[in-house]
Amino acid sequence: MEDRDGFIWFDGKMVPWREATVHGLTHSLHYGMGCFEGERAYATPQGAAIFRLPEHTKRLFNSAKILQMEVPFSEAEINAATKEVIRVNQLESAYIRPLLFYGAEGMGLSAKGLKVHVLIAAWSWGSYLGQEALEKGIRVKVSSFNRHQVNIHLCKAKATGNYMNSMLAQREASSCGYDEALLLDREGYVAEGSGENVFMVRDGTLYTPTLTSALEGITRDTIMRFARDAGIPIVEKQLTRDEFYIADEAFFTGTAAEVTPIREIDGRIIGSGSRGPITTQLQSRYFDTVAGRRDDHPEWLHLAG
Ligand SMILES: Cc1[nH+]cc(COP(=O)(O)O)c(CN[C@@H](CCC(=O)O)C(=O)O)c1O
Repeated sequence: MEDRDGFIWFDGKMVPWREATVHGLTHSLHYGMGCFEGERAYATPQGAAIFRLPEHTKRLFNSAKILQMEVPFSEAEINAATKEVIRVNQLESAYIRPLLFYGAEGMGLSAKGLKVHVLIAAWSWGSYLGQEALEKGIRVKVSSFNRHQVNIHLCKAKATGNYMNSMLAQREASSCGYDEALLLDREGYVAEGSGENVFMVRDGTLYTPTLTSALEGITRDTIMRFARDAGIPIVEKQLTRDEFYIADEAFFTGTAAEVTPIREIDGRIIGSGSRGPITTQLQSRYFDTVAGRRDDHPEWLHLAG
């Protein structure tokens, strides 16, 4: 990732990509406290548009508040900088990574005297789990790792340190021949994927776990609005792994994952073993919206140019 042309917005300045570096004693490297966002810009007929940018920036600031990290810029400045990163790098579509982290101003567990640094990078990134996955679906393993207990890691913060749990789960699933992990909460109910929220469909009703230890996904919110618009009943409740096993359909949602069907969980084929009709309907609506092929949510598309 480090050796490429382009620019990264770093602490208020546009910096050549290869020069966007930090010292080895950068506090967040050692202790894992920082927060970030994952956003996407899509090519639309009017140009590159960042999907629900203000909502992502709001969540970044909420994460910082939860972690008591003082952001040295306003939400408006971060939104403007994000658009500038897309323009300066001449990206038609992109994955965008804003990051807040503590610098090398000190060591030890106290944040006293530490400075919050901000960077925003963007690059072309195709479908997170592969193009085929969007059509055919993926194989998922229920992880041996639980999702965080809500007073161990603060789950409404998209905190960097929370993702060690995600990495361990994803790596275990992959080493067992699966594409992604599904994590249960401390009580054993389904929480979310390593980097996604999760849905299932049964008898025409859309189900998703109550958030508790899951991240408040923006894609989750988008899909639930689409389902409401389409008159699909939605139930948010505690869901067990075997409710997913006998579901008619299941899928992940996330900025990186977009809407990825799940065709198998722990060796159980989900429904027909391929992308189901409601998943297809919601996925198509999602891709039509982000690409500007529909005009029912113009407030969600933020042109970079
Ligand atoms: C744990 C988790 N849960 C749910 C979501 C979905 O949230 P939203 O993107 O607002 O719909 C994400 C986003 N995961 C980001 C990071 C992925 C990565 O590999 O890094 C993403 O999708 O960008 C999560 O990381």
